[in-house]
Amino acid sequence: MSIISKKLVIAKFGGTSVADYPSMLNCARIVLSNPFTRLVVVSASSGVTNLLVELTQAHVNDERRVQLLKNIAQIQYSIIDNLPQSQHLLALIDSLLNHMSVLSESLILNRSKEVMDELLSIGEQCSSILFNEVLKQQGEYSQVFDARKVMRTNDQFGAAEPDINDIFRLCQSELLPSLNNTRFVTQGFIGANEQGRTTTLGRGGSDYSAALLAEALNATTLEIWTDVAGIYTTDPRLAANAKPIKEISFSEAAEMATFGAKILHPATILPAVRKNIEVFVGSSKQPESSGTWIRTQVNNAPVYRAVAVRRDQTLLNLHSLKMLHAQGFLAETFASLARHKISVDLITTSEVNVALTLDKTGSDSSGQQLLNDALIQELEHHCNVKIEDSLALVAIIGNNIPNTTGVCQQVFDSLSEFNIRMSSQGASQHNMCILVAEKDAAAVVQTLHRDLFEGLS
Ligand SMILES: Nc1ncnc2c1ncn2[C@@H]1O[C@H](COP(=O)(O)OP(=O)(O)O)[C@@H](O)[C@H]1O
Ligand SMILES: N[C@@H](CC(=O)OP(=O)(O)O)C(=O)O
Repeated sequence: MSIISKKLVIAKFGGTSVADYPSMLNCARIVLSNPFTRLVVVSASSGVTNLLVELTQAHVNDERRVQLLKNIAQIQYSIIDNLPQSQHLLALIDSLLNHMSVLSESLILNRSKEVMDELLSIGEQCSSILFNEVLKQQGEYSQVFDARKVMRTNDQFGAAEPDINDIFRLCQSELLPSLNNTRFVTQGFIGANEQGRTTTLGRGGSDYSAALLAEALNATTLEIWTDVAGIYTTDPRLAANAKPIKEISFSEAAEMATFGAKILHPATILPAVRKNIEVFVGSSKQPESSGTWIRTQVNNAPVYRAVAVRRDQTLLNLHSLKMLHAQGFLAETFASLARHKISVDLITTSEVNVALTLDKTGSDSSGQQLLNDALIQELEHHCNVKIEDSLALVAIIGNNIPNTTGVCQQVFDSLSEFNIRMSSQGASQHNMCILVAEKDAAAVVQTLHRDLFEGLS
């Protein structure tokens, strides 16, 4: 019986896990310790995508451009320094770095989104080659697999949408048959359109890539290896007393990701749900610490599971007297937002006002602003528009929230010292959201965490 017909594990290593040679070595040990791990998905080494994004930006002058190219090259060479001397490897990386330089130069004349994606893909291309070399150094006969052969997307450069049917078909024909004999290392975050042009799935998209591949290969388990030992009750960088969660449901994890828990890309859970693939989140630095399992069914479903925060939120306040006892105002507003590919997050309404926050989930890899002048002008045709920014969305995530007496009182009591600009609950069983000033975000999360989680066990 073939190994992959028994069990197939897809392991994704994030940027912090493949930041440098020692980190890559930890990851290699994790891969090699499990014979069922046949496909490894890597992000660019930590910091590289940020440097590449800066390289795509119009304001970057020549001096800074050269510095950025150098910094990116330095990260790759510091890993190569630890690998056996190989002209072939050097030539591969150098050719990618040269390509990066040519692309960055061409952006000066033509700010093409297609070229930007090609440039952004260099980070993952380099890290996959280097991580494969680390595996080979450990005695594994592994190979690099170009994700663009299977990760078919549409043409929306910067925030491309995957074509699930094509990805399934391509994975089944191009990748699955070889997994039995060879371990492959592939790139997260990048894909290609029908014409083979490189696309990217949006910032943080490697988790999503790994989940799509797990779905298309009918994997048993998806492992997300990162720099913390699983999903915590809140970002451990924000609250020192945050605790790792042993087991969490798909619905709760999806809410956490959607509402800013950076540990998972918001789209990661959907493919796993579609194929009921269990997801493990663990630390590549401490693989022995227990980590978090994300499953359909979990043993306990507490009212309070976690607190997440999404910063840099924009609130649109739309005012129109036409709204009074009228129909169609919201339809018109949502149609304008849809034309600009913006989805709405929170919404509250009154007689003549609608307040809404914008969902940045599908944001462009190039870091462009969601709200543009064209959209605002369009909205101003039918209402007055007021924009507030410097806000943060804090989400309390758990179970049965709208049907549990006392949740609102507990949350509002806990936050009595803060101004709550907007609140929303009732639509989902799994969350209650509040909008607060960005400057208060950390204190709000810490206060909620202290009052809802600490002291409980
Ligand atoms: N609830 C949470 N549990 C764990 N980590 C969280 C949570 N919310 C936010 N994070 C942050 O997510 C980070 C991991 O995500 P990221 O930096 O994207 O990792 P990677 O480089 O592996 O993709 C952690 O270092 C942590 O600060
Ligand atoms: N390298 C890409 C994709 C990604 O998912 O990275 P990470 O796994 O480090 O969040 C980014 O920085 O957006």
